[in-house]
Amino acid sequence: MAKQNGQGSYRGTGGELHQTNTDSQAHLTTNQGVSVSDDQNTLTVGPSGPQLLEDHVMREKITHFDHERIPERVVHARGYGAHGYFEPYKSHAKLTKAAFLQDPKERTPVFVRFSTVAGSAGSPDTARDVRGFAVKFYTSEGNYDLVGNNIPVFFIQDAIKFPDLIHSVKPAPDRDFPQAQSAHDTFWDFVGLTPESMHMLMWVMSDRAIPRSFRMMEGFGIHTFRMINKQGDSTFVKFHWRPKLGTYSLMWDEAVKIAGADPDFHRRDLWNAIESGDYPEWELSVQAFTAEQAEEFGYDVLDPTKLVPEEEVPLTPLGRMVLDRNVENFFAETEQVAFCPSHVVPGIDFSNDPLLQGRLFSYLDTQLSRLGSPNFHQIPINAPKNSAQNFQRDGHMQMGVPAGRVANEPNSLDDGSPRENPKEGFASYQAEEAGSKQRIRPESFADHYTQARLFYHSMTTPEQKHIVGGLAFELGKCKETKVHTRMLGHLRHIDKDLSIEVAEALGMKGQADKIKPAVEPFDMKPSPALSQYAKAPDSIAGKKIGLLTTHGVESKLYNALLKAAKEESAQVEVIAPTIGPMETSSGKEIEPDHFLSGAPSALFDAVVIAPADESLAAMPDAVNWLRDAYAHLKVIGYNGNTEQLFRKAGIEQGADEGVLDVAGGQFDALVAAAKKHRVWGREP
Ligand code: HEM
Repeated sequence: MAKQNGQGSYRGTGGELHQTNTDSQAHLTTNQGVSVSDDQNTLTVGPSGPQLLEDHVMREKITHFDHERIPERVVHARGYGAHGYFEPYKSHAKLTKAAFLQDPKERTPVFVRFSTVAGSAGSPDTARDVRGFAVKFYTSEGNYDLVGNNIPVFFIQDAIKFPDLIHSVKPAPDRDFPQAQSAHDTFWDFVGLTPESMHMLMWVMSDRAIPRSFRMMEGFGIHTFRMINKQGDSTFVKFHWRPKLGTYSLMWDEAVKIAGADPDFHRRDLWNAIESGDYPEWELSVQAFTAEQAEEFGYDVLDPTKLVPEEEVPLTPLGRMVLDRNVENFFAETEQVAFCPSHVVPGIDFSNDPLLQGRLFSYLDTQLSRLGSPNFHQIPINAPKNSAQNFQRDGHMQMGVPAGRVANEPNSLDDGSPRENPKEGFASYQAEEAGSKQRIRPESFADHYTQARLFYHSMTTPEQKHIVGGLAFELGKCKETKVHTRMLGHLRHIDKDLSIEVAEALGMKGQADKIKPAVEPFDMKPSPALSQYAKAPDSIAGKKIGLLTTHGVESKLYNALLKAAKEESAQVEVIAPTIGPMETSSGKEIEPDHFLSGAPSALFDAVVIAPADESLAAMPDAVNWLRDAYAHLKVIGYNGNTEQLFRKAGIEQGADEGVLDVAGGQFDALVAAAKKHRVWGREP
């Protein structure tokens, strides 16, 4: 007989724990609402006998579990979402009649999902990849989805090539590796044979593809869209999201190490920031221009492999988005959310960009299979807040109970049924179109190198070096010589020195293929706005300082660091050799956030090493911690008990402007140095 083991729980005859309900707790029930008496044991004939098929409680539970998974997204499978709101700065009626852009007092709820493209749902956050930046605005006129990326251009010009692009970057179908990586032959073979991808490749090989945080990432709508105002005037627009914290990236070696130490680095960062009330914020802007202006640009604004430099068309800020609420259930919200570029509201319309046009088809189609029913718009995260009203009926998992006899229109039997609204309903912009039916790419799309060159030449020196490093790493993982030499040939048209440096890194100098460009590239004026470091804000807000210390850490230094970080809206995390509670020199108990071997210095933006004694010098993990921080160009603060540790790491105290004595709690210089993000001069 079961024995009572305190209120609300007892041990069963096999020693298993039963948690039973108290007066204030709900009953555990089956899905039919029937109270369950025992959730630990299946119904059997005697304690050791066979199980009985009649056990509906066990069968229902296992059956539901067996069907818990749905297909992951065919791309962008790994992602993380949050709720928030958007508010315009003022009315943008001149540009658009979209209701959510009219009234600065009106907040529109949003749901955002950030993602990587290539990896499966369980892949590490810090893979080198494009990041998805998808925003669903629940406007008073229905849902508007801005489904963009953190890079303003794309690999291909026509959606018919998307399956090929994705097949080439996903694990090879015969061996199913590599996971979450473009560093393999099929990808580089495909892009080498698809020169329109050269501009995007420059971005993907740059630091943009290894962001520091979702909170520190730009977003772009990529395609040229239209905004339509009340008078029916159309303006072309390109959408930009700009993070308030500035745009920052990891270094490649950090990204690799973080993938092991914390594969959830980006989702944890977003979740923690929102939980602690440090709400991330982005400004939404557009570059607005007329069709006549676009004629003068020298590139085609309908080509998604081209951007419009901000120096040519500056940003018009529209409003701000704040993410202030984490999801309550990852599956119900983040996994089931369905973004779709064709979800537009009156005042926003499409252009003829052939990639966009193909996307308008693909998303609803894929979601029918991913979410399993045409009724997925009824799932709470997808449902418009202004409610959908039409005569679509039935289908798998119909959740509503549409009442009434009439499910058709026109009808004269139900005066209360929904009707068309010619005045305010969505009406497509009446663009004049003419021509014969053909499968043909516009000649204006044929310049594949000019903007790749623009991007490379707009980078700072460290950014250029990282592009060389990215290309060398990725091509170094390829086995096929023809893949190497072809890519070196393309790089020559972007920048000769770039091609030579990558060739040298591969040991293939002079082996670039001779490739004849479809159109000779030319030099555009460099665009400093494309460089994330050239425009980085002077701030450490939202960043993390790692304090590596030991039991007995000097309390004055510890408190001064907390104060300095707080004043700058940065955060301190404590790393110690063990995870148990420890004390400062004044006896205050602190609980380390991490233990040393579980938290490499790559997880932090700047570091302070301030132990109570020299004991860290005897720990290889501590030596690596410091070496890595130095190699990753971090600002490093230290106190007096670190001489042996620095000697072992082969780093001189005060070696450069980023290795600073903070003994006694002097953090002004460290904060000032950390605002430069990294000690770029240290990079070999
Ligand atoms: C400018 C180019 C593109 C951008 C910016 C883009 C962006 C995105 C983003 C952000 C997502 C993830 C949405 C989420 O978080 O749930 C996504 C998913 C997806 N994209 Fe794209 N994409 C582009 C091109 C394409 C093209 C050309 C196609 C196909 C023709 C395509 C098909 C898909 C599909 C099938 C999904 C999965 C949707 C789902 O299962 O919910 N994308 N895309």
